[in-house]
Amino acid sequence: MAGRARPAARPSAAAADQQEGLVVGSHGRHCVVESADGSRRICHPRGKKSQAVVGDRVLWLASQDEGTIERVQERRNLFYRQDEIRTKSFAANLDQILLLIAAEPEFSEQQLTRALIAAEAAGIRPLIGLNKEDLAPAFARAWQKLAPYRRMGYTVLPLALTERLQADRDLLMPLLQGRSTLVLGPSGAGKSTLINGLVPGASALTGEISQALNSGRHTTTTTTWYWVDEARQTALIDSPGFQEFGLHHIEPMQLASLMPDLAAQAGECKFYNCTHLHEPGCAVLAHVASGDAPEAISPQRHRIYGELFEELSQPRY
Ligand SMILES: Nc1nc2c(ncn2[C@@H]2O[C@H](COP(=O)(O)OP(=O)(O)OP(=O)(O)O)[C@@H](O)[C@H]2O)c(=O)[nH]1
Ligand SMILES: [Zn+2]
Repeated sequence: MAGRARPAARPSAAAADQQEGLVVGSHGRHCVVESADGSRRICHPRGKKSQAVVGDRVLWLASQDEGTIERVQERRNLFYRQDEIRTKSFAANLDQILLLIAAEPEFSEQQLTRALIAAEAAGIRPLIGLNKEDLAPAFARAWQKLAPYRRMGYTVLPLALTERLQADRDLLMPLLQGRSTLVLGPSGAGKSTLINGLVPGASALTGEISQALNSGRHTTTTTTWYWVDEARQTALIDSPGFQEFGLHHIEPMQLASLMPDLAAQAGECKFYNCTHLHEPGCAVLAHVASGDAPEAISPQRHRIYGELFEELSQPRY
């Protein structure tokens, strides 16, 4: 800001010693924090307030060879899921989410839709990668199943990570460059193949972080941040948890606005508080149709909408 500066308040000794860092790994309440010079150390939260997640910018204070997190800086966004009981954070300050699914094992359209809705709710751009193009008949079926998603504007990338890694990297890198991307997907879709292919030494790094956080015990970290480039501009974040994607932070009446194909029609319904399930004059219901019409809402999408609406309408405890 221009103008006359107010004399800065003298920072307390502790505040002066605080350093900035990025949370690159987390397990339970403990995290690994990376400093600007690339060095990493384990940090513990101070009290309940400073609960940090991967992707958080934090102020931390050294205490012997570990540290305490003094403050979590304001987040640009937070991607999380919520079941009846608890909230589970994936990561903060994301630029986009890459949902990696595959021709085989067959993906669940409901799981995909849940993740897309959560991304829309957090204001984070989702990309879809469909892996295993070499498994031709299964891939063709899966590609067709994704037609409604392409139609509603999502980018769907055909991949074959074990067959043509270099070409897939060339396809992905322009989309990933300079951004932090959370990679999510069901087991077996190729998440490890993707991360190991794009981040040399990723598996060794994961081992190091897990070991540091668990003092050698055999558990993996919940979420890990990887730099793709040496300049540390492009990041992939690996996180489990695609399978149980609770959306309890979303109101049922908000759902349609988070599903682009439904949202495109919802403004035209006769009743402003239309649930798009049974009302007369519902523009969403009027567009439910199989086929490739540009504004068609696929029957499966509408069915999933109905199931989620019902689920989110259950009384909460
Ligand atoms: N045919 C084919 N197989 C692939 C391709 N990409 C990955 N796979 C195989 O699919 C299997 C699962 O790949 P992973 O990378 O381990 O999948 P993941 O998503 O990390 O799975 P989890 O470790 O269970 O979470 C492995 O046997 C891979 O070799 C591909 O493009 N084509
Ligand atoms: Zn309606």
